[in-house]
Amino acid sequence: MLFRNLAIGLTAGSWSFHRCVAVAIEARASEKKCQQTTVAILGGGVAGITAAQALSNQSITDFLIVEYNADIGGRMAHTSFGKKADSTPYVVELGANWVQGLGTKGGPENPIWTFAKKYNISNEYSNYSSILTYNETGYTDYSNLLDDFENAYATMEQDAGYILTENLQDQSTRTGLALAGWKPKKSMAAQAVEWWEWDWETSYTPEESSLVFGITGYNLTFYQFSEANNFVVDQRGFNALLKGIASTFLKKNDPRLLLNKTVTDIAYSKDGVNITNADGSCIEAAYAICTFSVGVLQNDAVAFKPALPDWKQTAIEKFQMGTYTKIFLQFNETFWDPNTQFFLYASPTTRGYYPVWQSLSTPGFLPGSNIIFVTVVERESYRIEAQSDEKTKAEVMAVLREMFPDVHVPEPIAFMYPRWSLTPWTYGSYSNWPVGTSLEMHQNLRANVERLFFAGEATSAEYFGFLHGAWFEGREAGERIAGILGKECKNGDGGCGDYKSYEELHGTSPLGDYGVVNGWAVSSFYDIGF
Ligand SMILES: Cc1cc2nc3c(=O)[nH]c(=O)nc-3n(C[C@H](O)[C@H](O)[C@H](O)COP(=O)(O)OP(=O)(O)OC[C@H]3O[C@@H](n4cnc5c(N)ncnc54)[C@H](O)[C@@H]3O)c2cc1C
Repeated sequence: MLFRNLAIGLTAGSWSFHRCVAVAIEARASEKKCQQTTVAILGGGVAGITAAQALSNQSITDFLIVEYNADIGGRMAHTSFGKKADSTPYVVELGANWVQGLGTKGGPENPIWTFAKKYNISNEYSNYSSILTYNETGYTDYSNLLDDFENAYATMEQDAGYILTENLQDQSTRTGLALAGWKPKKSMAAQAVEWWEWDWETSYTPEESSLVFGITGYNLTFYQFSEANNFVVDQRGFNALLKGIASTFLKKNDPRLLLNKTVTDIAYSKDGVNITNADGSCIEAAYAICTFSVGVLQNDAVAFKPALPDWKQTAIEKFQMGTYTKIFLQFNETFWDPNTQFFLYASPTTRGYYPVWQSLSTPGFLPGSNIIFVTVVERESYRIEAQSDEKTKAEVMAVLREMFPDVHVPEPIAFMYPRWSLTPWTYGSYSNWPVGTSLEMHQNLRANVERLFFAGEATSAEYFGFLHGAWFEGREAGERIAGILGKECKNGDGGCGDYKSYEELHGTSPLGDYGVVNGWAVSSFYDIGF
């Protein structure tokens, strides 16, 4: 039947038939034709946007940014939550919330702070001294333990500096704390204090975290810039900052920004990088910068062809991807002290069980919002991210009723939390440096493989986990490629072109390694006796 119709068609007008065939063949060919570009930037988070900006600054305008989501920002992500008196929702940050370590007059400044000021991002100083302590019986003052921890921490800082300087074996933070005299053991109050001082920032326990790089990471952000953490409450969302940066080189609906596109395969060689997307489209690039999180890389969400070399894959598997989950509640009243920012809860049985509560209904934040949120990390995150909202809500409400036994704690009018560990474009929140892992091994996480470059918060040796880490690393990858493409090398002593990598790893990295070549641009020795 089909043959008969075709035959009729042929006799009825053979010119139009031939034209149809030609058009069909052409369409198939163009379907297979890949978009060509000089630099493919994989991911439109902070690192991707700053990489593109670095290229633009050097007049390299032939790039494509490929982004999974419908907007730029990546882990700088917000959502609508609850409602105001006029019934419109609030905007709360699901991901990055603080500018951490701002800067001092005349001293170095955190670039995220520079741009927060430039783009008028509303924020408020987080006063970590504004904290009340609780356990299962209600308010119980164990704030003296905060000082005990901080005294031990000061000793531990010096020990870490000694280990680094003398090229000794790294230890766990647990070992460092114990040697400095901090042993919380079965005291749940001490465990809660420790969680607030350590896990809340790193998303991992002291047992799992590197002593040396936990301390250097803290020094480089909070001693180099400043100890202040400013909490963003901008109702445009924190990513208004990134949109501001992007607006300096991307125009509205810029065809170089490919949104809602999921990369599935990356084929790299010494001649270029071919990228295949879930929708069947493809890109042929002279160079590519992959800014996907360690979580994405560890979960094999993208296939590399050929498989990444052992030194690279080992580094990817070695670094930790923490999960940090904020659980938001809105009530019809603020039944907690509206002038206190933080409320620390020590569970009688489980370390890290709904420990840190933060009021947004406080002057400077979202006053009158009746919103409070509680944060959990790591194993508790995995546990609650795998269960229903209803179950989590019941657990959270039971804790609140323990903390405030003398007041009527009503049911929340809004309740919500993200599930970072299950989110396919990040698989977790941010990276952490595991015990006993050298700077050289970290450098392997940064290093390019042929023409495929890597950048993101995790590739920052100095500022891993932070927005500014992603900012510096994106910029460096862009500058290195600009240098290869014949532009002036703006990466200073770090140089342009290939990153250094280490096929053979040693237990520690000598002091001489701590330089720009391995992503260590400034000294990490601050305020300690060296
Ligand atoms: C809950 C939470 C709290 C945080 N709090 C803070 C904080 O207070 N202060 C701070 O400084 N930092 C904080 N961070 C860390 C900070 O958000 C990150 O360091 C930073 O945003 C990472 O930027 P990036 O560009 O390296 O990665 P990303 O933001 O992850 O960007 C990578 C991009 O790649 C895209 N992508 C992934 N897979 C694919 C694919 N297959 N195809 C196409 N695109 C893909 C993603 O959608 C994403 O946009 C927090 C993070 C989280 C999650």
